[in-house]
Amino acid sequence: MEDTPRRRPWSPDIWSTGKEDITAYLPHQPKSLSGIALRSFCLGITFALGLAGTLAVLLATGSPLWRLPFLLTALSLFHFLEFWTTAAYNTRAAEVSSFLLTSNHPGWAIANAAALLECLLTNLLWPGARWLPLLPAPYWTASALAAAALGQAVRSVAMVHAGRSFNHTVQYRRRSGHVLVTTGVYAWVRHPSYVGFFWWALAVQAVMGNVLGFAAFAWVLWRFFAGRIRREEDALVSFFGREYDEYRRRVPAGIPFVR
Ligand SMILES: C[S@@+](CC[C@H](N)C(=O)[O-])C[C@H]1O[C@@H](n2cnc3c(N)ncnc32)[C@H](O)[C@@H]1O
Repeated sequence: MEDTPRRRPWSPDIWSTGKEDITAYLPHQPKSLSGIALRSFCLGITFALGLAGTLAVLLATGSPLWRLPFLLTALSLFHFLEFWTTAAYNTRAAEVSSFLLTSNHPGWAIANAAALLECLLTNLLWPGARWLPLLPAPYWTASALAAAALGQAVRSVAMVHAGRSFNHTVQYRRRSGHVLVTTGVYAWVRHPSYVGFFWWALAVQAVMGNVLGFAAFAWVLWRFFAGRIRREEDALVSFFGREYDEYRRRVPAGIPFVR
């Protein structure tokens, strides 16, 4: 019988050997399981209420204000998937902060509250106004919804493909088991999880019809990712040397105007 754990590409981390289970990590890495359960429960409720609210407002009244519960649906799904993909594909790293709820910059909560307010005010003050009159409104909204779904999918698939090499905080010291990932979505762009997040956030603002939100998210996220990629890649070069340099020459970053 083979005793060495064999990891199938992109198989869930916890099932990779059939012998691992999360309790094995508990003595080494204290995790607040109750905190994780509570957040999952709250996100599940928010998702269900958001989805029900979106459909109820849309189908029962046809009011454009369905976008307010929609934002809660999109956000709760995003934060749940951040934890779930970490738990399934990088089990050791999964902890309360993996939800990115409180560890995120407070600017995230403020920006989303501002997005809700902008959507509410513009729809109350200028009902029926469209900020990009090139496409009929339903096509515009449907395209933005599809872009948001695609952005979310790219983000989550990137976390799956990076597996144990993915970490929510940029690593400046190489951990054992951190390997360079250049396959899957990492063969298309060097920073697929940032690309997915960037376009997901902008597409959500487009669904909301928020002009200010779209411009502000585009500017702030672009600056954030441009700076982060620079620091992250300096560290990756120090970890992987020529291998990373060659990968960088071959594959685009993926964020507009970042080389
Ligand atoms: C939040 S993840 C983001 C990964 C990547 N920038 C992306 O957008 O998909 C950050 C961690 O991923 C690691 N990382 C980034 N690119 C990597 C790659 N191609 N292979 C292995 N690790 C990588 C970095 O060392 C960092 O600690």
